Amino acid sequence: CAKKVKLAKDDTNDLATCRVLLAELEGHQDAWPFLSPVNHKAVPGYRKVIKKPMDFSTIREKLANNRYLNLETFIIDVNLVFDNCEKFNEDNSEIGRAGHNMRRFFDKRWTELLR
Ligand SMILES: Cc1nnc(-c2cnn(C)c2N)n1CCCn1ccnc1
Repeated sequence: CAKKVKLAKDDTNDLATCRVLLAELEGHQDAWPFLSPVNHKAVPGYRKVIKKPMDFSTIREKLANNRYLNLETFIIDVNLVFDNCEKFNEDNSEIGRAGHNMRRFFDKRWTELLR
């Protein structure tokens, strides 16, 4: 029978792609709620409700310290930012809308860059 060969994905440019995507997220006009960690001391309930906080500055730190195995683990953290936002904020709120806008922008950009 024919030998099954797994097609390896070319991950050579993944790190550069993550840097481009992160810079575009940080530069988006609706990025303001996500630029730094939520101050859980100032936001009642946040620490209890959101088990895995994440924000763009933490992602930048992890990227700089080579903490992402591959593009997939980077995308998981970006989506965690938006999932946390949806969990803690009404859709029809300033921060809730910013989260939806940012997720839509991210989904569009990484599919453009990778397809
Ligand atoms: C992200 C994120 N998700 N929820 C919040 C938040 C912070 N305070 N309150 C009442 C929320 N629902 N955030 C952080 C938003 C950070 N921020 C707020 C104003 N400027 C930045």
